[in-house]
Amino acid sequence: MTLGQNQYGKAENRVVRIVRDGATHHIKDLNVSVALSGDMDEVHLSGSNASVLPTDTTKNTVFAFAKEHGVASAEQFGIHLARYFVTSQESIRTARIRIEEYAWERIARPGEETGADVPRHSFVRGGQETRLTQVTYDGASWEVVSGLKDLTVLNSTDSEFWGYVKDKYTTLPEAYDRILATDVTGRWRFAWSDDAEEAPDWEESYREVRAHLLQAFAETYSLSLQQTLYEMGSRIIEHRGEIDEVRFSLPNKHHFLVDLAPFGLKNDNEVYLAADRPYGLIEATVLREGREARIPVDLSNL
Ligand SMILES: O=c1[nH]c(=O)c2[nH]c(=O)[nH]c2[nH]1
Repeated sequence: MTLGQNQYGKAENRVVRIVRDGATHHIKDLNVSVALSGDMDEVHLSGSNASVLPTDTTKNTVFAFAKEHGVASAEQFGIHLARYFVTSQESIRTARIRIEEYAWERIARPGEETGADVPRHSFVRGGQETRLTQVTYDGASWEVVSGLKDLTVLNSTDSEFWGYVKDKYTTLPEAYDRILATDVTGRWRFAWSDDAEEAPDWEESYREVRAHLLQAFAETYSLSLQQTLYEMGSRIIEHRGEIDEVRFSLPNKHHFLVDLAPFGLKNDNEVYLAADRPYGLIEATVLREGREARIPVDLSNL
């Protein structure tokens, strides 16, 4: 019997690096997988770990490098890491670093085009969201509920969370400057229900609703995701007369500051672990005064 090809390492390290240049922030969002191979016969055959750099250490190295070397490009970052593992450890002969990079575009803020010093810390994930609609007709009246899912947005500042209930199980530290990120799932119900009335311009409506929810996300100084959600919904109701009801389901995509102190590094709100689960899930309806709520509570039932 012989041992064949083998490799090991930490997969899918979700590292987010923020560079703060005054009011203009820059973001790099990577999914980094490390696979190392070399003199690893003993750990497989006799159980001796003497040649094994722990996968946990490879994870720490990814986060520490994001701070120490920055992330100029995924390629440069991968080259740094691969060279480090191969040259620093005698037992490691080959390092394969796979990186996925997620694109973020800025959410434009009014005044930006004039060169004014407006905040530039709000981003929408590149790649299109999915647009949705449901049309119901009973021969007399119409119900049109449209919406979207998977519109990912992030603010790299202007978000706090504190002053909440604390019981014996509460460990969450209060946050005075955190990342706020979510995948927007939303539905909005049109007031139009009668062929006798002129129907809305559906294309323009979608564009405008999307723009309003993005602006509200970007401009709200947030004390909770609940507050941001209400601002997004109420801005749509306020500006779009064709819509009576909006419901959002917003996962709170937690970004935890990584403790780099064990490596002698200061993490001044720069390097984050983007956790995928569990996540907070914040859901609410915003309704025009005097109208009835008809969008189902559970949007997956729509
Ligand atoms: O915006 C938030 N709302 C919450 O209800 C909550 N709960 C929590 O642990 N973190 C957060 N953040």
